[in-house]
Amino acid sequence: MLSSLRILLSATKCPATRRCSGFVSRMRYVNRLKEDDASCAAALQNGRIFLFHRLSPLLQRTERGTFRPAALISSDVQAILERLGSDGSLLRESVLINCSEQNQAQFCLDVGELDQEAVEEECEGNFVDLRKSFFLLSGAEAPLVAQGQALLRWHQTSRFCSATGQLTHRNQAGSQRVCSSSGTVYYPKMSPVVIVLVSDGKRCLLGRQSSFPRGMYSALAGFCDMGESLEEALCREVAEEVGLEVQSISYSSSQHWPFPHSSFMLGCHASVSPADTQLDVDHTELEDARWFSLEEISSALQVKTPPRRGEPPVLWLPPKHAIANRLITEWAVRQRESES
Ligand SMILES: NC(=O)C1=CN([C@@H]2O[C@H](COP(=O)(O)OP(=O)(O)OC[C@H]3O[C@@H](n4cnc5c(N)ncnc54)[C@H](O)[C@@H]3O)[C@@H](O)[C@H]2O)C=CC1
Ligand SMILES: [Mg+2]
Repeated sequence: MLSSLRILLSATKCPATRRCSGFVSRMRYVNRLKEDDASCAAALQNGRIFLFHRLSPLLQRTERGTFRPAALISSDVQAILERLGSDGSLLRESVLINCSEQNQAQFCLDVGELDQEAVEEECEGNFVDLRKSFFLLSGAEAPLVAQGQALLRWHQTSRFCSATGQLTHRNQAGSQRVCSSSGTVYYPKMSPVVIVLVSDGKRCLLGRQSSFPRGMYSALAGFCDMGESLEEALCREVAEEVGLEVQSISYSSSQHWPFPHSSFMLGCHASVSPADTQLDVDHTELEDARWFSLEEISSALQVKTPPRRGEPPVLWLPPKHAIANRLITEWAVRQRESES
């Protein structure tokens, strides 16, 4: 069946082509910081720090009433830590995220050992659960915070070597950990996940897990098994979850997703024959799966905030920065074009 699949690759813009100026030097700078502890320690002194408390990012409200992640100056963080009784070594546990367009190194730091309210007061912000943050932040900021949280989580859960049981030690950037006994090097891990928007040419297929917020539906997704290609994983997941065989696949885009423990989401569109759309939903995986018309999707894309308790249920979709939202939006645009 796979050999008859049509796989279409879409031309996706490389981040470098969006803003050419300085991209190469910034990427080389970040790479140097990962490899050279002394340079990274120096960059930390002049860097920006995104604070987390037990993996929840610190957000500040802007004058316009929107939210942004607090990007604090390193020396300010040091002063705050000292005022709150930390011995000062905590700052060195910061993990490198990236480099801003202003050429400032960006780090994340979890201050979970300090009193949450005291830090919030000092920083004039609030630590907000990451999932909630995703509904409050803009498209550019959410991935940065997600990346920071994923790196911090990896460090917090990788203190010991899985082969020797001995402690591992990180480099200054936090881009790797090394077993103190065997020297085995560990790098941050992601699990590949395929996410697919299936269409029958007129409607698209969305499903919901019982753990989703009320009324929320998303594209079908599933972890890739060891040894599987993206296409094989996609066909298997669609078959397992809704009992359909896909006919063609086209790649859309990818995304790092911090839940449940760092996934690498590979987003695709797929089609099924209009003559073969009868769903056989596996209810151990999905609470429900349904075909939605362009009209239903268009109005769901307009829903900006989830319905409150007591309000009638409406269809709503994952937040803007979720790749599921992108796939659904892409489908709606193409569908409108083909129907006009
Ligand atoms: N960014 C986005 O737009 C969206 C992201 N997602 C993410 O995709 C992920 C996968 O979707 P699901 O339907 O839950 O996957 P799934 O259909 O593969 O089912 C999850 C089950 O797969 C098993 N599994 C196999 N390998 C695993 C691994 N490496 N890590 C964890 N569990 C593994 C576990 O038994 C787990 O309960 C979700 O965790 C979710 O966070 C899902 C929808 C939208
Ligand atoms: Mg699934």
